Amino acid sequence: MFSLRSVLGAPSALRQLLPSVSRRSIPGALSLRPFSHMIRNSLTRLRATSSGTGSAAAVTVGATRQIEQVRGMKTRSSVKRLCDGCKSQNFLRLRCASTAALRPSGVAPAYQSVMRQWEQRRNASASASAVLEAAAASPESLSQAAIIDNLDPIEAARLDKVRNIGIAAHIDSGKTTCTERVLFYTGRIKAIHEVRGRDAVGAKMDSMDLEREKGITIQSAATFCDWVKKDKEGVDQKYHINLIDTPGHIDFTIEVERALRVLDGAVMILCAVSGVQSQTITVDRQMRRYNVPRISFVNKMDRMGANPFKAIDQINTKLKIPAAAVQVPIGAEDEFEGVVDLIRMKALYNKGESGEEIFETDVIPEHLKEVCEERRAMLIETLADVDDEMAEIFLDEAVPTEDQLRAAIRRATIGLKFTPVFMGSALANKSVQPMLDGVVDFLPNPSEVENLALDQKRNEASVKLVPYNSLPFVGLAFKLEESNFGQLTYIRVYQGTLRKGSNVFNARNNKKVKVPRIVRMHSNEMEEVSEIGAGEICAVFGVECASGDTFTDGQLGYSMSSMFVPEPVISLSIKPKQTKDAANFSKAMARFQREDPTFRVTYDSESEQTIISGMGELHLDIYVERMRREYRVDCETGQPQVAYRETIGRRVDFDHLLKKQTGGAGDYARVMGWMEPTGVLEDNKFEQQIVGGSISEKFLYACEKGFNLSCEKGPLIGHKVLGTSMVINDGATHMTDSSEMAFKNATQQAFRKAFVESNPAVLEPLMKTVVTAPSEFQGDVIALLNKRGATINDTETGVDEFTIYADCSLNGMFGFSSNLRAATQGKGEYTMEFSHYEKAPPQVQKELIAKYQKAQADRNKK
Ligand SMILES: Nc1nc2c(ncn2[C@@H]2O[C@H](COP(=O)(O)OP(=O)(O)OP(=O)(O)O)[C@@H](O)[C@H]2O)c(=O)[nH]1
Repeated sequence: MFSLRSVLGAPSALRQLLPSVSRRSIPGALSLRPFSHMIRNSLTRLRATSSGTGSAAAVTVGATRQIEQVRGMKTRSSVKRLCDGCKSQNFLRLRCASTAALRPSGVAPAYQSVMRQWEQRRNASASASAVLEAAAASPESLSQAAIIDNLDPIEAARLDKVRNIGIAAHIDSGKTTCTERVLFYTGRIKAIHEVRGRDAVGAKMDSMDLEREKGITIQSAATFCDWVKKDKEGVDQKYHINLIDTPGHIDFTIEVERALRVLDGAVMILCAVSGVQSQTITVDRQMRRYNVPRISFVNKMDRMGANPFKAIDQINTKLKIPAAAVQVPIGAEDEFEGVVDLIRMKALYNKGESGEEIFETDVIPEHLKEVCEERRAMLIETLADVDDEMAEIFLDEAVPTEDQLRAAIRRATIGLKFTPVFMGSALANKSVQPMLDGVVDFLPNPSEVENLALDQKRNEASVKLVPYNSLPFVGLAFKLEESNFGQLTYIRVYQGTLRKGSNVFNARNNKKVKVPRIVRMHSNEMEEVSEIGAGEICAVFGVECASGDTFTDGQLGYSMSSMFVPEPVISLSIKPKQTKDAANFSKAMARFQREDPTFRVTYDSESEQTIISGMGELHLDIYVERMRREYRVDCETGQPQVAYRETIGRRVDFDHLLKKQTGGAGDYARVMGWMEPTGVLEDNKFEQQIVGGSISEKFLYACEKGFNLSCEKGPLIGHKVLGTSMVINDGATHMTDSSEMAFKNATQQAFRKAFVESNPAVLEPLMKTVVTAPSEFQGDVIALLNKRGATINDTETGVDEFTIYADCSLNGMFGFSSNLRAATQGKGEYTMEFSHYEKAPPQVQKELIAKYQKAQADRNKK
């Protein structure tokens, strides 16, 4: 045979490279296509030759021509530019390797130079750490970053054994069932109880009566446990896991939001039959928002139609995060027995009444050997795409060792580039322990996650928090709960130690508070402790604060960003049936509002009604029910109302003069400028462009206040205004009659006039709706959605289920749950999530405006 190496460089690397190069899209603007095309051509010739067709000479000539072509197309500097522009070091290597293979003389130097740069950068960071290490003694200095790179060995050993994780997933995927097993296998609970089980006890983490009755999680619940895992030398290592089980229903999404804000990693559970579902997509978005690394667990492997590989494909395609199985199931559905661990190539089975023991064997069932080899190869290939070291092993055609594989999975998972997929059945007590091993092996410890705070004393400069017990304390209050002993505040300690009896400072108002009691939560039970170290989660009593407040030792001026709070989309009027309950009613309202930032209470002075707003019908229903159970207040509620919005139609200039002279001091304010749409139906914008001081700063501030007040209650139907901007660029002031009040009022009047003139519109919330039901009901469900004016975007048909993705106006969806239940014999499910605001149909707008005007007129008459 001719020497291909002499012509093409490293053919083995190329052969390996080809499938992935042609298949994958490259991050950023860069595409590998031009290279892959040429490589593919060369390889086609190579294959043709090795199978006997064509001749070595032809290949040599052809390949040489290819090389010439590439040489003509790309100069060394342009290849280098491409390399520099590429975000992923791995892709860069792949690209350089492929290019170098084709053009050893021309591009290899570019490759080498880029690799040199990487080396330099790595060395630079190492030496920076060494320099900064010296500053570790002074924690407030910029040594924070250095400390992170050079963890003190004792702290490092402590943190290495801590994991803060959340369990998040679509409704009913088995989060609570799975957590129950975790608590049982770690010895936290003595027996397993099922969600809605026959023993009527209920799962540990669903502690609220309502949760147990309805079989759904409403509030996230925190717990902790210790998991013992053997290390490489066979020595038991104990890991401390703080765990938060979150609700699946979108109505309680704030619970997921705040849990993910403070956790270091997550287990994303999927149903083996349904795969990626609507809420999985929401949870994925939330995990991305807070950069939370995740492992995936495909649960319900015992269900008919279970297919973990379909779920993995969907993680790759729908969630667009590279995923690969680290296990292969042994049997499926009611014959599901256990899993093969692809890293160690061992079969794992659960033994014992509740699956408490794991039996491990090298004997992999014969019929699974091939699929295990295939899936292991896929795991390595997927990792090679996202991890440099694995890419090198892959390109060298070497077989990674267990340690190399495990290390690559860990790096890629923590780097948010990959999710390893485990599988099992929580209900059948199978394969939950290996998932726990995965938590320890692949999810980060607190020192491996970057947590930033803003230093108020240094112009809000970003500082990395260091999870050292010895450093000054920084913690974030992420959840509040009313308990029999007063307010319970959940705190994630990011730095330093929180001690019982110590004083901490609230960064929002600089108030000093004493911490009288610290507890570790175990669902609704607590365990008193005297201190909590950095990187841990606890709850404290007697610390009055709001959700999202940062606490420090008082020396540091740090504050941390809070979590994302979605706007409520639905409201209803509410009042206690009996006036004697008014005091309890107010107490409950105040408490619920403090605990849940997505639950809002307002008083409408015009209708003299209390209005509660939230994320959906279920959300508000639960609070009405809790009021009855926990406060013994029966309430009357009005029809649910949509949270409409109003927006300006076009640009309108204004020149408004407010002038009143009624004896004594008068009112005088003149404002000039224009109002126009901001372009996006989101926040409003106020701007002043005064030159020459025709309106003073003080009065401009009053103008802004007037603008904000106007945006709170739009002129069309009294709902909030969105996407509207106001610019004031001139005006006039009177020596004695001008006042802040006059300018505020003048701005409100100008706003009203210009807004009404602009051909404004009423906006309604559009909801992303996903309906799933057995296939035989597909026609009925489509008819139901059409009747409600939904726009159907996509339909997926599974083995015996279908899923419809639609956009619906919230207004058209009231009462949909009972219609769906009736149309599908109770087997249909749907989820609805706010998507965006859109103009309501003209007829709806007209009706709403007429209704509002009539109510106003009636009130005026009165
Ligand atoms: N067949 C089967 N059913 C399961 C499995 N795990 C959970 N379930 C059932 O699925 C239902 C929902 O389980 P949960 O644990 O409440 O699910 P969840 O995700 O916590 O539910 P929400 O928090 O309300 O979203 C219950 O009826 C469980 O018994 C499993 O592995 N196999």
